[in-house]
Amino acid sequence: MERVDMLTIKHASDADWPEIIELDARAFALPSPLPRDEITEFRAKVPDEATYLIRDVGTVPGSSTIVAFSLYYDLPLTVPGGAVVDAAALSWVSVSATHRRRGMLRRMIDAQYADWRARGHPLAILTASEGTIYERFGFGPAAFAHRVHIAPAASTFRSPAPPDSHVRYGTPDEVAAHVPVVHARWAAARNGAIGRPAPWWPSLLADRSFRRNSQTSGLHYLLHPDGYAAYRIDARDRTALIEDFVAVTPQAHDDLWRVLTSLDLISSVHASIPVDDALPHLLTDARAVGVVDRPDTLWVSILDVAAALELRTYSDDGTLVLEVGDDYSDRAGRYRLQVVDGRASVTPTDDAPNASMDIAVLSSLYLGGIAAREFAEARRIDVDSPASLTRLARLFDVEHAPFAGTFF
Ligand SMILES: CC(=O)SCCNC(=O)CCNC(=O)[C@H](O)C(C)(C)COP(=O)(O)OP(=O)(O)OC[C@H]1O[C@@H](n2cnc3c(N)ncnc32)[C@H](O)[C@@H]1OP(=O)(O)O
Repeated sequence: MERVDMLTIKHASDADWPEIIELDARAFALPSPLPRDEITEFRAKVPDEATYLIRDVGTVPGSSTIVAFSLYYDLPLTVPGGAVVDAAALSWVSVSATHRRRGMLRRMIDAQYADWRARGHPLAILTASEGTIYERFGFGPAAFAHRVHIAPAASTFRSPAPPDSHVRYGTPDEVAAHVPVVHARWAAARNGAIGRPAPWWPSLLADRSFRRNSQTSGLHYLLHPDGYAAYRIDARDRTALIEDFVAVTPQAHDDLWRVLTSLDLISSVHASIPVDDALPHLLTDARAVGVVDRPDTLWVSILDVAAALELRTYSDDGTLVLEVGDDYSDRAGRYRLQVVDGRASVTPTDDAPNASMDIAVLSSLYLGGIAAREFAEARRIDVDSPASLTRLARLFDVEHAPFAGTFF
């Protein structure tokens, strides 16, 4: 009988895709089969060279089954200061329930990691299904969101409504013309935002019925010249579920929220908003915006420490020697971070460190989503003096909390 060669990782080809979809549908509780158009659009988002699969050939005589799959997208990520980084976005990681805990995930990540480094990605990103899997590979949670339930009856704005807010429901043609453009404007300016390349939009805008249950409406789009919001109504409890909210200006933010909090016959509005969103402070009763959850929405792994640290800007000037630990790869070392006028230069050094931390912790600090002081109090950053911690905290502080805005 032919031996199983679990070490062989291949890229997907046309014939593999029906099986890949089955594997991932089982792993992620997706409906199966997915619509043909959905699969075609999905494949347009990722070249086969960025897919990784492992087949079990011959364990069961005559069988050949895909037992593990993962891929990465090239996604633009906006970092503090406004640079847009080409991030390797790990996704669709699934190992068959029959083959778990035999090192398949690790083998796929090893292969992808080598490819990301060879292609010069400074960062890798992911959205994590569980909180305990990815730290071992150098990823740390880096952006969060507030899941809120908003009570429309209690949502009285402090300022009067303008005579015309310029918010309108969009026709499908208007939505297709407006939404991708406004999203790109927003993503380019927001710390932590993930841009959506052109092939991402057809599936999002198609809003196929498998994305909702029978009691939930299709997406309603509210358009503003500088923003948009997309929501569904769940008829069972008359909740409005906001799936996408983008405002490039404070005016668009306020105008869209005024409409969303005054939808007729709606008992509650559910949304995912930035942790520093101004909405509660616009209302006479901030408690109208009830935070029900604060999930991590983006994990980051710095792949190239010097390149990544030089890509973002800093909130203060100063010099620190950072000692970085890395049990997974070769990122460990001492780095001198010298910031002048908010821009860093990073060089290797043998000087004594001012602050020591694991690569996953540095990755969590990168977008400013977790403050250095929190990790220091958890003894996951060691500093040589209180002044070094103050400098580290000030350097990595950000104007706006990171907000990813896209699940992938
Ligand atoms: C970015 C994304 O796509 S997130 C989505 C991840 N996928 C899912 O959640 C779908 C359902 N789950 C699965 O498909 C699998 O269980 C996976 C992908 C999570 C893990 O795959 P496996 O092949 O079993 O993992 P593998 O055996 O390579 O384990 C690698 C390491 O991760 C650890 N690990 C794996 N799964 C978990 C888990 N759920 N929780 C904690 N640790 C885990 C292992 O103990 C192992 O640790 P070690 O190498 O340091 O000793």
